Amino acid sequence: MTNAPMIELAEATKRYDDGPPALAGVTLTVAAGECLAVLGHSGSGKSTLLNLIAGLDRPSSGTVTVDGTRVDQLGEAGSARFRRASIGMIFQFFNLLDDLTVLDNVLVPAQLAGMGKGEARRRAADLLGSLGIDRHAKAYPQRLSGGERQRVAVARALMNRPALLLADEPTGALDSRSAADVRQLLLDLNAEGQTILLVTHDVELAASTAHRTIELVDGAVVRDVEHSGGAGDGAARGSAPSSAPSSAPSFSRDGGAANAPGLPGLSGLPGSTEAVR
Ligand SMILES: Nc1ncnc2c1ncn2[C@@H]1O[C@H](COP(=O)(O)OP(=O)(O)OP(=O)(O)O)[C@@H](O)[C@H]1O
Repeated sequence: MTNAPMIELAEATKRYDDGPPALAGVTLTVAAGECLAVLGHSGSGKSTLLNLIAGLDRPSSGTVTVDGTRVDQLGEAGSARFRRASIGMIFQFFNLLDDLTVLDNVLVPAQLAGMGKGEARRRAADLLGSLGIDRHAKAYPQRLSGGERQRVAVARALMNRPALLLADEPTGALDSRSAADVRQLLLDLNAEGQTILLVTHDVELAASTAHRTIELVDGAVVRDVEHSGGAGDGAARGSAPSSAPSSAPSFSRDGGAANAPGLPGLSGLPGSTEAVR
């Protein structure tokens, strides 16, 4: 049985003005359970792609379907609802609310989604526990290290059990140890069935976290490489569940399993099969 795709773009183009398009006719399918990395230099269209998938922006032409919803057809309220229900996002600079405690930050998406208080608190406690940051529940984000803050952001992103986790340079502001920790977290999440789209400049992060990497140049997909990086190598493409795991995920803390190759060029990723488009 084949999984329904989690993300489908068909000839998606985004123009902001009269210049060349920020995204140029991108056709892309991402299976449920897959971890896809999107690489590209600054200005290549990565954020534009992310914004279209999250329904934060609409394509000028083409279609964008995520978890069975045509997000390009949603209005503002519909797209906000869709994000609350189906998308979790983490960012380079965490985007936590500094005047809320860790626990209250994690509870925000549940409150917006109208989850019952008891259920929300149980879910938050589970997530903070599995992410190893429960002792910081009452602290304010500024007291935490970068790696701990990113864990809080991950907990917040997972609160509503999103079908899709979007990670925008999630290790970009972290030292190498915390970055390895967050990379392991993404691997563990993906191993539990979470579909992840990871936007990064970092070839090594892409290689060690994802099963597949696409590269954007001037808004077009110029490479699409499957490789032996991410969790459960290959398993996610055929047999992962079509929605997010329903319980709080369990994470290994030792950061050991990441299969980090040196710093290969994209076509040199281990086990890669490359389709140049
Ligand atoms: N709101 C906007 N209005 C006009 N042009 C935009 C807008 N957003 C992005 N662009 C242009 O679209 C192109 C792609 O930008 P985008 O932000 O998607 O690239 P990126 O790969 O995410 O870059 P970075 O890695 O620096 O974040 C760039 O030429 C950028 O200047």
